[in-house]
Amino acid sequence: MSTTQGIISANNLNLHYSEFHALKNINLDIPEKEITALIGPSGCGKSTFLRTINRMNDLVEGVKIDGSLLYRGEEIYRPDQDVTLLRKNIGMVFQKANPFPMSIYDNVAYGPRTHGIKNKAQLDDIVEESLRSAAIWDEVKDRLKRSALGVSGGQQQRICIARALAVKPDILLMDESTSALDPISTSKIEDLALELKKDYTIIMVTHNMQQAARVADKTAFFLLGDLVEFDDTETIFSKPTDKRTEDYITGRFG
Ligand SMILES: Nc1ncnc2c1ncn2[C@@H]1O[C@H](COP(=O)(O)OP(=O)(O)OP(=O)(O)O)[C@@H](O)[C@H]1O
Repeated sequence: MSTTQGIISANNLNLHYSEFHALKNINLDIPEKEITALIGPSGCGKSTFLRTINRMNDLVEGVKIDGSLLYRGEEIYRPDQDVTLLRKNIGMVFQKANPFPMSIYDNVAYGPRTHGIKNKAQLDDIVEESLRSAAIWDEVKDRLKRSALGVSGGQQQRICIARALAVKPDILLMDESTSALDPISTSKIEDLALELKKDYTIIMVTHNMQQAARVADKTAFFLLGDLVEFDDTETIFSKPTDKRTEDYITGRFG
């Protein structure tokens, strides 16, 4: 495993939901411009970890975090952190596509407008570029003014990816972003993730081990709040070091 500091670096990171210890002394370095998959049985802390990265847990009552979590060497939880800027840099796509009830164009232009871009030509360019990057431009270019809710689930999810890309993030967090999709839409999003890693760092939670094996460069296996093993995906799936990882990937539990 590389010893260089990752774009995201957790050092003795702990998270409690009130008395419940959901993340236990997590140490890992996530490499830049690669895909990292977080796997493990239900309730092991994958989503909790993903959400600590862009401070989505801030709104949950009773959350206590200690230890260190760095984004490009800076503490994500430092008191003067600009959380809006952090979330611009670290975008997120959720399990269920959640386009806003507005046009496809306005969905994608939403973030840039919020960040002060008003110029129509500039917005047009951003919308086109983002939809192209999300591999959905050709399917929607003739209906940009129509509701984003009027397209298929797989298309909605790619619109949500375009919306996340429109503010030019550095990292894209994907929380089971294909679990509600059919195999063809899933495969489109997997291909898209492989394309996007040229420009972005992607961290994805997935229940689908084949998906992790297909797309991820690195895989982290969580169990009961512990990070059991983190390594090259190939190593995790072919010769894991820990017996618990082996049991999980061979389907003996979870
Ligand atoms: N808001 C919350 N308040 C209290 N406990 C929570 C909260 N969110 C999650 N937990 C608990 O923390 C643990 C980890 O949950 P988390 O959602 O991170 O797991 P996960 O590995 O992503 O699971 P799944 O694969 O089912 O989504 C679970 O035991 C869960 O019940």
